[in-house]
Amino acid sequence: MNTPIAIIGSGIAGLSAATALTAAGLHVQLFDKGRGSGGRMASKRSDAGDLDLGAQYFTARDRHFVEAVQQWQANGWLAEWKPALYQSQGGQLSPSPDTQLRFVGVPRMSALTRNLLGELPVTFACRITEVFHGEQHWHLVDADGQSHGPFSRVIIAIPAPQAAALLSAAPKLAATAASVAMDPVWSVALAFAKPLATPVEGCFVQDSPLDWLARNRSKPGRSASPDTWVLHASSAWSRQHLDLPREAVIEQLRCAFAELIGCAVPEADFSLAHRWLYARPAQAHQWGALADADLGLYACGDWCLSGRVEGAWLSGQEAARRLLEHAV
Ligand SMILES: Cc1cc2nc3c(=O)[nH]c(=O)nc-3n(C[C@H](O)[C@H](O)[C@H](O)COP(=O)(O)OP(=O)(O)OC[C@H]3O[C@@H](n4cnc5c(N)ncnc54)[C@H](O)[C@@H]3O)c2cc1C
Ligand SMILES: NC(=O)C1=CC=CN([C@@H]2O[C@H](COP(=O)(O)OP(=O)(O)OC[C@H]3O[C@@H](n4cnc5c(N)ncnc54)[C@H](OP(=O)(O)O)[C@@H]3O)[C@@H](O)[C@H]2O)C1
Repeated sequence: MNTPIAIIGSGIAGLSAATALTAAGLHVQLFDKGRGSGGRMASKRSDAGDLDLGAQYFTARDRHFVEAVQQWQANGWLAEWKPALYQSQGGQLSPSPDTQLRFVGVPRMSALTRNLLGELPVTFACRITEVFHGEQHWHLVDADGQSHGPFSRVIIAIPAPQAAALLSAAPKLAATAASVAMDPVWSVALAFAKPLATPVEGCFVQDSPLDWLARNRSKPGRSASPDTWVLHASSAWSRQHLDLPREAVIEQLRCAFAELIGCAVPEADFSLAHRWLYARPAQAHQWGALADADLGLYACGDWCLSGRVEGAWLSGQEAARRLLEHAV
């Protein structure tokens, strides 16, 4: 077991597997096509400050995840977010407080995955395009044609449609991953130098192109100025407007926001749009993780469970557990 284990994807699922395997004394090598870790929990640095364009917050219901969250909170990587919650239905905005605990990375969402990554070996800006087994070991090939390896085992921790393409060595796993539909989401950030005159800090939206909006400065550790908002379009709207130019997406979602928020919304001083092609699985599954233990090939990610941060972390734990179970 001196030969390292390759983990493709440094989102929360890949990092969950990596930390569990490292804790068990194994060596891992992570690969990510992005410039940093976090995947859909990444935060974007912008002229309006750090923006959480993907995951907005997360909840913890599973006992093991609750324990991990408590530890991360004690480390100062997370804090509870207690927004003034609203809902908008049929154009009617109303307060919608609840008692649910919600967590965010501090000072930005990506703090959690950056801290989990720590000093683990990772190669960024490296899109893996092929995973194959040689005579004895696994090898990876990246988009530049460069080979990486040897590896004793491979864990693929990326969205299902992308995972399917890398799982050809295990056709059953590839077919399972290929059966998972994932929905897109357009995410827009708007920043206003003068704060908007509304008490809303988070809002679940129905009957609109939007399905969620959040006020960045209400999250712990964020800067108060400018007044930055993150708007998420519904998956239905996002699918219908998948190829709309960014400027048009910003304008249409800004208008939807102005219609529901109940106060004057001037032109934004800063705006950006990001398209998440594989934002969330269309439905939840109960697979935990996919494994061909004899081959030494594993797949994990939010799509194996709940389609949320918690599901992704649990799936990474399950992939590591199954690998360790077979390794002993
Ligand atoms: C807009 C949006 C809002 C969300 N809101 C919430 C929320 O409020 N609460 C919640 O719990 N969840 C939310 N989610 C879902 C949550 O973000 C995901 O469930 C979770 O982050 C998925 O983690 P993952 O590790 O499975 O996948 P990812 O985070 O997608 O990580 C996969 C990683 O693999 C890399 N990768 C992909 N292909 C390759 C390749 N070929 N080679 C190398 N690297 C590759 C990617 O760059 C990425 O870093 C949201 C998601 C989105 C998009
Ligand atoms: N946009 C994306 O791509 C997403 C991908 C994956 C998850 N997404 C959203 O993440 C949120 C996390 O879900 P969960 O951890 O279960 O959080 P909850 O806060 O419990 O929300 C679940 C769900 O319940 C409704 N809801 C919860 N609290 C309230 C409230 N106070 N008032 C009104 N409604 C509430 C809400 O569902 P609706 O269908 O009513 O909008 C929440 O979505 C979660 O927001 C996922 O959508 C995004």
